[in-house]
Amino acid sequence: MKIGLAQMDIRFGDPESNYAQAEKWFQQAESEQCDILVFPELWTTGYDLKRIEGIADENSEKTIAFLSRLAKQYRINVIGGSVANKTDSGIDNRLIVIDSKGNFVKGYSKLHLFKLMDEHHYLLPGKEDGLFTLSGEQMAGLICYDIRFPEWVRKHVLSGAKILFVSAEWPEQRIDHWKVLLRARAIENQCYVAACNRVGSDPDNTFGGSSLIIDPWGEILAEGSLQEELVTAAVNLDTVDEVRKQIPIFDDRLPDFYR
Ligand SMILES: NC(=O)CCC(=O)C(=O)O
Repeated sequence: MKIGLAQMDIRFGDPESNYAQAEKWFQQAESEQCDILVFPELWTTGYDLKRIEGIADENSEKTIAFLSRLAKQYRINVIGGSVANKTDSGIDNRLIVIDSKGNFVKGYSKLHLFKLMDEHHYLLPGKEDGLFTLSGEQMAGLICYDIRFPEWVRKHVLSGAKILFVSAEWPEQRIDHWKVLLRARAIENQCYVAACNRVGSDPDNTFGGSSLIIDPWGEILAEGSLQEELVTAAVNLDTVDEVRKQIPIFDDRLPDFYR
């Protein structure tokens, strides 16, 4: 299974331009024979939270239709990053999963809102987990700040996820945290982590790229630069079972002591 991370720059508050540049990532992913293409967090709007009410996608309908068409055309599964999702109760930050036949598989709204970037003033937290199944394999989607919450990540792995997909807009100034946290999540959960960050700047932040694909032993299989690029690596889910056999942490856990 080959994963491609679309480490893109995002035009601030300009969904039309961002939709217009999306197809080139599908073309590149197809030419590199990727099975799964991942987009970053809020890839249609960026963090234009002051204007989010006007540019959010009503029930993510436009994004789902757009990604379904391209997923089917290019026969590729898509972790459609996240988008600003407008519902009757407000706006949340929603990751969208579409399979290679164009079927909607899962929506996951970011659980932990990041106050340092004002999310709590504009967005609602999610209410459900990020688990889903693609090609018969259990996986999970998480969004950016979520990776700082190992309990939340663990819950997904205990429910069977063998790959964690992360969509992010992670600023350059904390990029060391990004790398350490992602490797730690892979090592402690003995699973793959495929994490797509953006590059470029918005009026408040410069983003750090360094999208990562990490194996269950914590080895970095692919790492992005600070430029736009498709970051790719092949993963083999048998490795998850092999690593868990070598150091059987899931047999050795003592959850009664963790309460
Ligand atoms: N978009 C985000 O959730 C950013 C999280 C972040 O930068 C962090 O340090 O955590």
